Amino acid sequence: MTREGDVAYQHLMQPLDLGFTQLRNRVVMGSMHTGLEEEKNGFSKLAAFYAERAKGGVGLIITGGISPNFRGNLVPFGSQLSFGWQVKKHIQVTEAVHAEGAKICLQLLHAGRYGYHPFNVAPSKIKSPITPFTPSEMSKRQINNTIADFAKAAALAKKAGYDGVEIMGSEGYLINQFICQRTNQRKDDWGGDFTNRIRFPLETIKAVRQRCGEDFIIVYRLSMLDLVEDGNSYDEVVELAKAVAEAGVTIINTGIGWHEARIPTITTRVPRAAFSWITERVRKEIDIPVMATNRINTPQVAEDILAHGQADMVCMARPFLADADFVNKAAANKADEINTCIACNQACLDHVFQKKRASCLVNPRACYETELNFEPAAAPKKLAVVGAGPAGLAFSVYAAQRGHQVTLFDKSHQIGGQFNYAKQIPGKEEFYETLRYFGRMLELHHIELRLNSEQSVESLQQAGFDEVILATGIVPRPVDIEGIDHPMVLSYLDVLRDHKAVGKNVAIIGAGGIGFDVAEYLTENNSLTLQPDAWLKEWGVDKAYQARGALLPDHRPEPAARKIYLLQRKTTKVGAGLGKTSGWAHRASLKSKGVESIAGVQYRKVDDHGLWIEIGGEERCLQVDNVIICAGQMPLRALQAGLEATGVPVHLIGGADVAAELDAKRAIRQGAELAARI
Ligand SMILES: Cc1cc2nc3c(=O)[nH]c(=O)nc-3n(C[C@H](O)[C@H](O)[C@H](O)COP(=O)(O)O)c2cc1C
Ligand code: SF4
Repeated sequence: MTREGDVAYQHLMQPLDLGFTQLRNRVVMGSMHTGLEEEKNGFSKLAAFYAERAKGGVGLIITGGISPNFRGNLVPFGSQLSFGWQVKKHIQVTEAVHAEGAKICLQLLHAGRYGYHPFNVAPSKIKSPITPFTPSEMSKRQINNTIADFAKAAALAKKAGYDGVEIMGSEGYLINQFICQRTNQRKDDWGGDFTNRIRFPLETIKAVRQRCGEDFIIVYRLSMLDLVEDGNSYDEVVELAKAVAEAGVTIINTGIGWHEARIPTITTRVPRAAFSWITERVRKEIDIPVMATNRINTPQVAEDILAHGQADMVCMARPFLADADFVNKAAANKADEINTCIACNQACLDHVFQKKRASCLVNPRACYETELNFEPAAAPKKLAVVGAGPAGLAFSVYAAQRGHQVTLFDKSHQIGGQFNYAKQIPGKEEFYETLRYFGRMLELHHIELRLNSEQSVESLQQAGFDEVILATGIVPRPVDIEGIDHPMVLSYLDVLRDHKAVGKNVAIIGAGGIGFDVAEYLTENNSLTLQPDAWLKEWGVDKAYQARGALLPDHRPEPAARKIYLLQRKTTKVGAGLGKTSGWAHRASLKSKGVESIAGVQYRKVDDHGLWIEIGGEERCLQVDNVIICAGQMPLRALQAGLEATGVPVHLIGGADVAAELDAKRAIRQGAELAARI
């Protein structure tokens, strides 16, 4: 712990001398492709995005992946650096970052067989399980040209003012595809034994070094855990690390898991710093600086990694979407003011996968730095906010930041609304951080918080507010099934809020986000979030690293003590509406615990035998002790009509506006956007 009078997070804040250049601290903003790279005039927005992070104190920024040639694009016509005329837009970024005292490296990423287009190429003609396009096998000429393209792109990056490049060698992209037998079955000099398979990354590094000279940072992102069958062995990882250092790399960054791996590596369920042990092991084998990555989201977690000698630098990606000022706040010993990344992926990776601009659930300004701003209000107003859930909290903080006088009411004894239920779900404990952050912001912006305070039209009218913001949230939607009043029937609030006893056999009606959360809650007796080793074991990661790819052979997860049926009316795949980048992990987690998901269910009745359902015309009784209703919500707008009748302007935000599903991302953004214009 940092004590008063100490230099806050002294390991983290220590400069790093690379010989030809110095980094002002050990904090690196990890690579994130935001989608701005492909937008019209996106680079000026990108410059503002990176400049804010540089101003916020980060030592080194690594840009999102940019392809060195056309075939290496992740998506058709993705962002590429191959020609002199493309340099100009990058100069905006490097100048903006340098003006704020940080260094910046451009990431060079060739997608190989992950390219989501018919022009993709790979060492061998083997389709990836996550793309529909079979790659064509690279000819020797194509291989040599691709190496030259990497070198040319690096030279253009140098010309644009970048301090270096990161060569993306992990996560299953082209370079990784050369290194592993799984994807490289060539019989020529570029395949076969390990020496041949690592020829491509080594030649690429040497070409970049030769073209860009000695005073240029080359980071190599090295896959330390492939987490796929036929991935590298530990000895091969070490051999590769030594070889890339020898070939001219300045810093090694950690890469964890191919994208096709079936083990989550960045979702909220992954414990903090769950993979720093492998960085520590590899670091002992080499002499150049090494960065730890993945799920490092607070200054203390980062500091501990450095203090325990697990890495020389800490690379955090999403935490810089959540808070641009992460480093300055840590340095000023104000970690409690940091807006913490909760690893939900909902507004960042999920957006990128939907070809939308990345942002952040807890910080809707991320990637909207030039568009969403909270300028001082021309005429400050006296505002009432009713409901201290995510929408009400976000509105209050941003409106107060603009100078409005805000009173925030909630009838409960605590802030947070539905977040208070979410934070109890195993793996969603990070929601505590969001509530800690908002709580601190309420204090900092002198927002009058009135808890245990039920408001009426009259009370609000008498207080003389200029405008009222209703963020009153939702109530669970009742369902119309015979026997719904049976004592075995509970709502999700009975379970998550009131902690009512639940039996050994359970049917959950509704398989949306809440149905999944309740299932997770009921399959766990305690949370694994803070126990990385238990989590690694649960998912079959071999920490001893005796097997290739670090996968435990014949891994069988333990089923849960409860029998749970997760049911939905719709005939689509259960959980189809969950986030693109984390839904599969939720489904896999529940399946491994024996949860039975059933789609296309007609609910008939509840009686002493259990829940009667019909599937495909066949009637069946699920003999359960409890039926838990997670079948959606209805908006709570009781005050709206009465207030409007008084003539006071009323705004609905969050669940009170649209309650189709509990959607914190939408709620927070809506609160922020209203605050920016009110
Ligand atoms: C929106 C988004 C885009 C990303 N794009 C890249 C990328 O272009 N190249 C890359 O190496 N990693 C990329 N990543 C992965 C991050 O660099 C990082 O490994 C991952 O987010 C885990 O670290 P974190 O927990 O600190 O976020 C991306 C992550 C996000 C959230
Ligand atoms: S959207 Fe979620 S995961 Fe992504 S940066 Fe924000 S809090 Fe982190």
